[in-house]
Amino acid sequence: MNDVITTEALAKHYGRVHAVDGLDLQVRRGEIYGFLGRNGAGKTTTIRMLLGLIKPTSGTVRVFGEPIGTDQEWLRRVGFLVESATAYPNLAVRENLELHRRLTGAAHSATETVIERLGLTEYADRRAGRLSLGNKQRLSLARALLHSPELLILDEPANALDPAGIVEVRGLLRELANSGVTVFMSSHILAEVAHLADRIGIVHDGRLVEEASRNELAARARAYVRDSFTADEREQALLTADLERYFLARTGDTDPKEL
Ligand SMILES: Nc1ncnc2c1ncn2[C@@H]1O[C@H](COP(=O)(O)OP(=O)(O)OP(=O)(O)O)[C@@H](O)[C@H]1O
Repeated sequence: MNDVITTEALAKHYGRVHAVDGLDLQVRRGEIYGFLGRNGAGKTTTIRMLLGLIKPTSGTVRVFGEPIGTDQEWLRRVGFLVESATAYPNLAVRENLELHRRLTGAAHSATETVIERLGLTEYADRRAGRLSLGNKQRLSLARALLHSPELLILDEPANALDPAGIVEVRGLLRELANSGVTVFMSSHILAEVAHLADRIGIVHDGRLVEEASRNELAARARAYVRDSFTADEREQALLTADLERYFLARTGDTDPKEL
């Protein structure tokens, strides 16, 4: 059993709104799966069902090969970040993490390790409520990672991060995947998953409309753009990417080649 997440005909209906509408997903061990869709496509609703926070209208969810049920043991093996960053605003970064460490029974050293890993060292004693949005997001990611989960379920992990932060988080997720952690991440921005995900599933109106490896999807996209856009339009798109690289080169020490 190599699938870490499997859903079959998964659906969630809110009256007439079919937020998720017959979703078959297989996320393999050790891969980074990019779950890509526009606003309202059904990403968060899917993630809520994967975590057992809401009940499907129909269909099944299996995590680590087992249906998610009343036994919450499997949740210990999962790290998650759902919607916007959350933390106790009046507790310091370190205190927030320490609390989570105790709750999850993670090793003593885990708090300092994630503080360093997420670049939060200089903010460790600052109250979470006073952090910038980007650092709040780092704190949420730190909390998701603290107990060394085997599976990370991340809803829009790059939210609020600046381009340099996105590159850093991307490096971190790649490192984790290389060490065997499975990552399921949602996004509405292709660029965010295009350089990172091993496989990409495109969700629209609660259904999977396309699923492919990154290379396959890139090849399909190139063929589509070549056939459907003028040379000028293609040049405009390249200009945006070049400007982003130039911006990174001028404003920090992130290597624009990592983009
Ligand atoms: N509790 C709810 N009651 C009614 N409709 C809901 C509820 N939750 C989600 N929806 C609807 O289901 C659809 C999918 O929402 P969902 O939040 O899963 O999308 P999303 O892909 O995560 O979008 P976003 O990127 O904007 O967060 C939307 O039309 C949304 O309005």
